[in-house]
Amino acid sequence: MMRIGMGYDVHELVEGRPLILGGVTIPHEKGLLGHSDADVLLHAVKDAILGALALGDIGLHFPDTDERFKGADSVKLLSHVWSLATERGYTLGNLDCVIMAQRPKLRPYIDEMRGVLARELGADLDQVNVKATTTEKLGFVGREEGMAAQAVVLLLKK
Ligand SMILES: Nc1ccn([C@@H]2O[C@H](COP(=O)(O)O)[C@@H](O)[C@H]2O)c(=O)n1
Ligand SMILES: C[C@@]1(CO)OP(=O)(O)OP(=O)(O)OC[C@H]1O
Repeated sequence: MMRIGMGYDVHELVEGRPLILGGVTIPHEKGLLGHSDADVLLHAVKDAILGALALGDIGLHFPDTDERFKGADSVKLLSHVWSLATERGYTLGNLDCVIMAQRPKLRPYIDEMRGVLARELGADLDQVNVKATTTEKLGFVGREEGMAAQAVVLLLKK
């Protein structure tokens, strides 16, 4: 059995916050704003997994009105979401993602993000791909007002 899911998320970029993407802290003069650590990539990945499982979305599982999730580490939330997949007998087929960010250059950090994702999803590196794109200075991403991420996941069950 195969199940496919997609996820999309956006967070605002502000001064005075760390920039955390895919569980990796990246030096930059701004960071993403959110109730949690605002890791836009991991949020998109979690929504893709929940989508594949037909279990709603992260707002349903981790409400942004709940004090328990204030400053929450998105890696820990991913671990919980992945347990919902494994307890239903699923393993990862593959995961593909794209981060939309005008700056900074993310290429130097991409393999570390893949490593975090592969570790958390019990998968090999070649099952996980992370891409980055600018939006050619167009729109909210291009104006560096925010970042977005999209993810597609394939889950497998024997
Ligand atoms: N924040 C980013 C954005 C892009 N990259 C890399 O640069 C390549 C070209 O980007 P375009 O938006 O001009 O297509 C892209 O394929 C990424 O490899 C990046 O590292 N960080
Ligand atoms: C995980 C949560 C928890 O507050 O993170 P936020 O930083 O609020 O991010 P958002 O993507 O707006 O909504 C998901 C929330 O459930």
